[in-house]
Amino acid sequence: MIDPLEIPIRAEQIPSYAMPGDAGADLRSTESVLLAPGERRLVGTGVSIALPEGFAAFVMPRSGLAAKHGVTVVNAPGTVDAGYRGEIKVALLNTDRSSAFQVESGDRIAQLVVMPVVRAEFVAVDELPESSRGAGGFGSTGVRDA
Ligand SMILES: O=c1ccn([C@H]2C[C@H](O)[C@@H](COP(=O)(O)OP(=O)(O)OP(=O)(O)O)O2)c(=O)[nH]1
Ligand SMILES: [Mg+2]
Repeated sequence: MIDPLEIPIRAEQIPSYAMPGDAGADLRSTESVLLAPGERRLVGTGVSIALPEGFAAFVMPRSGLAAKHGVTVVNAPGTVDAGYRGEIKVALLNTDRSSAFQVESGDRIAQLVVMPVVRAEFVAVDELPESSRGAGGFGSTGVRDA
């Protein structure tokens, strides 16, 4: 097993993993907000972190909120850069067409997944190396097996 990564944090409520082995630590709202059908809102979590270089954190939707209420993160996954020291916020979107969604302060509204990331060095070339996929994309392999 890989040792947990120590991340300095300032928070009213420290994000917590609901179960051992979970990838995402739940982020809690610091506000109570009523999201009308179709409405999006930047919601505070009161959490600021100092990620080591070479890591990023991603603000991901929670599947229960998505499946039961149509509530998701509009920019999912939101990217938290290693150098960001501000408050992590969640751009919540209520996709439901008819029901409003009430967020109370303390509710777990999204989850934070920490991952290693590589920084690219982009090297301009005239031709890219060939591949099996080539330029095929956007459904080029179809949906249903024949
Ligand atoms: O869901 C998110 C996404 C981003 N951020 C914070 C951390 C991140 O490091 C910073 C910038 O995010 P991003 O690069 O996605 O936004 P941008 O629109 O490109 O803004 P900027 O010009 O500040 O980079 O905003 C959040 O708190 N929540
Ligand atoms: Mg940016």
